[in-house]
Amino acid sequence: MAVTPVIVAIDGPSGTGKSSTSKAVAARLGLGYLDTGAQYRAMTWWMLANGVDVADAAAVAAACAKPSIVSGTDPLAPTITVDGTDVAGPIRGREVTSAVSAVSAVPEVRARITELQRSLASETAAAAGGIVVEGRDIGTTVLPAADVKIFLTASPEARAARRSAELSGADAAGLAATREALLKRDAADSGRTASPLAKAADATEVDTTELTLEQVIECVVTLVEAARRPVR
Ligand SMILES: Nc1ncnc2c1ncn2[C@@H]1O[C@H](COP(=O)(O)OP(=O)(O)OP(=O)(O)O)[C@@H](O)[C@H]1O
Ligand SMILES: Nc1ccn([C@H]2C[C@H](O)[C@@H](COP(=O)(O)O)O2)c(=O)n1
Repeated sequence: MAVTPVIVAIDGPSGTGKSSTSKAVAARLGLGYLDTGAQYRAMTWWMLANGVDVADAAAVAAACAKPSIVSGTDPLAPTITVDGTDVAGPIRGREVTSAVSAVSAVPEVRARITELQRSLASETAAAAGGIVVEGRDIGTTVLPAADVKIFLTASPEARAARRSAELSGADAAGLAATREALLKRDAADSGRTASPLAKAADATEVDTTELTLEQVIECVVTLVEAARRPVR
């Protein structure tokens, strides 16, 4: 049976499982996948690489049209380039992570990246039969007409434990420091004026604290399958 393209928005604070869940759901259902956090990280990487003071919102706004940010939407091999350079590794570093909330709070940055997100979502959804888009403001602002909206949460302790488990060597930080860093970024992302991190009124909230990743994936797959409509 043919079905219409399905648009899935997955939002939530840092470390709640958005990326892991979104990639797995998209792969399982044969949909495209877009990591919008990677786009803000790529913009931040470019600002740092080009000597723009990320604390100077006017300087960030003046420069933000310059980089060409391209996201690949295959959930099995997502990619991100800036001006043709693969930045998938560097955008996960500490320097970018510390600066990304400031850059993503600048309205001109959000306007530019939101436009990219909307056009990529509609192109990919048409080509792949749908897309899972994850971020902070997808259900509220980027794709308010999404067919399925999920807001993932988890306790700060669970999120810090998950993050600490994946860091090693020089990046390893104590659990308490990781927890503080997560909460600081959440506060900045929720407190900004332009399109803050927020749950859409019509989103389904899933608290993942006590759930395995597989249980979260199953829950989201079930919600997406229920929302898919046959073509008339
Ligand atoms: N339900 C879960 N149970 C245990 N571990 C999980 C669960 N969900 C995700 N994880 C693990 O937690 C870590 C963070 O997950 P992920 O990167 O998907 O979160 P995120 O919400 O996308 O974070 P960020 O917004 O910071 O990018 C990963 O190592 C992932 O494997
Ligand atoms: N839709 C989005 C997605 C991300 N951001 C900002 C805020 C986050 O702290 C940062 C990095 O995201 P992550 O890779 O941790 O998911 O990007 C945003 O403002 N809006």
